[in-house]
Amino acid sequence: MATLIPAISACVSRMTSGERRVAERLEQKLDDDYLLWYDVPMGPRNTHPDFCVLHPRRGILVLEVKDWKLSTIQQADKQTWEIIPDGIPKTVANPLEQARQYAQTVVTALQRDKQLIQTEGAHAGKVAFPWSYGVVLTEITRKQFEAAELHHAIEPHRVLCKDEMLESVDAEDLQSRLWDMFPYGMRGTLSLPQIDRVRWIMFPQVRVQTSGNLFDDNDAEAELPDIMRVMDLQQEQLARSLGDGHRVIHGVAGSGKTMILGYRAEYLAQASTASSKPILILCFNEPLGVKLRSVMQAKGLGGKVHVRHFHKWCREQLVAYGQAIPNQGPRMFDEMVENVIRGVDRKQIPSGQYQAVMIDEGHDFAPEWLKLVTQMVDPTTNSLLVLYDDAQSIYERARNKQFSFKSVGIQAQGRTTILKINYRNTRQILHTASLVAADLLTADDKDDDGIPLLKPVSCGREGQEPLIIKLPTLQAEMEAIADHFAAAHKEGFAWGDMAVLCADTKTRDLCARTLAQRKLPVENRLGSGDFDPTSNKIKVMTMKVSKGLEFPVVALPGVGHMPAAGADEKEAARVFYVAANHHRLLEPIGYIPPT
Ligand SMILES: Nc1ncnc2c1ncn2[C@@H]1O[C@H](COP(=O)(O)OP(=O)(O)OP(=O)(O)O)[C@@H](O)[C@H]1O
Repeated sequence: MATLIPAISACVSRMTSGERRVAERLEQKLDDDYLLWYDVPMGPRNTHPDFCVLHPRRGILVLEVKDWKLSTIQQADKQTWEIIPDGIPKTVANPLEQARQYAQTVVTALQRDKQLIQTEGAHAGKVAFPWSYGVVLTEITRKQFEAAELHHAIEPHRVLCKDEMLESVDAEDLQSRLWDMFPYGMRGTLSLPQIDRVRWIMFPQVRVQTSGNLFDDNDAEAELPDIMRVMDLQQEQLARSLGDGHRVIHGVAGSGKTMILGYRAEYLAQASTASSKPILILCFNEPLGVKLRSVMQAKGLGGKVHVRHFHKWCREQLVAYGQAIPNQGPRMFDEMVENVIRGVDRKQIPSGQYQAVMIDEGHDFAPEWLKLVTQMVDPTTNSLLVLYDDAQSIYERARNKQFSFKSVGIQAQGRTTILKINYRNTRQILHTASLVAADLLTADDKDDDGIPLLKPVSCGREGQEPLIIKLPTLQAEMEAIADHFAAAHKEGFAWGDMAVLCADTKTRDLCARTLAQRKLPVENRLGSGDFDPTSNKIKVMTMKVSKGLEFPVVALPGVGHMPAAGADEKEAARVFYVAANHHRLLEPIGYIPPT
């Protein structure tokens, strides 16, 4: 069975009946190693061919599907067709020509990649694998096609007719019909890295953007990046298949949850009209909210996509709907939430305010918070996306025995996707983080929704071993961090790429002071509003608030002191795991007290 992207359940509602039959047939009758895309933006011009088929030993095929009956077609030649789809005559491009142009545009883009072209011989400079295009006539049989002499307009081998795509058709016959559309067969096989490059070029939406690889498809002179990172197929299928209704993504740290959330928010924002309700992204940690907001603003989506950390959102709701704002004090945040819940119950704060609500790091949300925000989704879309990762559940708010997604109104059963591959970290960093948090991650338990606790699988990227330095005092650790960061800066890292994540506020403040004394640019995150993801300064913050962020160079001081006297060992291990797992290049500089 081929992989269809998006999943058929997510796109069937926008398919014509003929397209649905084609999708079902191709999905059923092609083997597992076929990839199929239905109506996704393709190539530098974002064209939308009906189907694109990719097979590592066959090549690429673009298909246009037409549900026209023979009586609909009045006249047909190689360039244009005259049709009467609903009583009104219309001139349209020959569908084969349409498919050819879609394919040609993509192939021209693929040809720019030196790793995808032939390097010698008569075809040097051309793509190194076959490609083709064809038409599926879902309402015209081969007999009708021949009798009407449509072969003057379309070469017969480039057409799949109604009777050749019946459910009863033999899989091999269907496959050979498709491959007869190719001018020549393939020698060799497309490798996995080549397929990733093809997907990167063909589908700009699946690119995993890093600051170094922003690429302008419309600049003919722009150099293609050496490393092309793309969503894996599971991520792509998930991202493209998210529709209305409730969806839950349970993924290990660094498995692309936030990336998929960004994709979805962008997709919805682009599809929304001036009268659409806004989209809400919520998270718990304030710095993550700031970071996500700056990403949305950079994409020009700030007006349509509202990003807030939960308590900020609560406060705004109270202000907007004239509800009591609690005074400063130890219960201020709890009271804020209680007041919003009460306001919604009394209908003083309206429910259904957003066309979609997305919750990042959902494990940090208390059950009553989840219940509250679930009510904020417009019932006509019911579009709720919850992302979570159990192992990071620092606050243990939502993990008591009574909790299940169902109990807070979230339909997770049958709507949960599990992502296991950690892409953020090198194998070495993941290994170190996992050693510390070993007993957290060995649990085979399932939670109350039947969802297993997950152990991350490395994406296999190699890097240097994390540097573990033992020093006699915390002050000596700070000096060592300053030395390392100064050296990293000389190597080309920006100050804003570096972070020091501390177990407690005392260590954080000592660190900020020492780095400032050493005249390094530093930003100490004392509280809300202090974190600026765009500033070119070393970020110093506690491990807890670093959740969801990532930096290329990270130091973790005072690790030898964890857990602090009287603190819970398991919680300390979790916090360390979060801190260690959020960064590409980990440099834990641990202090082991002298014995
Ligand atoms: N398929 C992929 N190939 C390469 N890099 C990827 C891929 N998927 C995700 N990444 C990268 O991995 C990093 C982690 O992704 P992301 O922040 O979306 O994960 P997450 O699941 O939200 O993590 P966390 O729960 O720890 O916040 C990002 O830098 C992202 O660009």
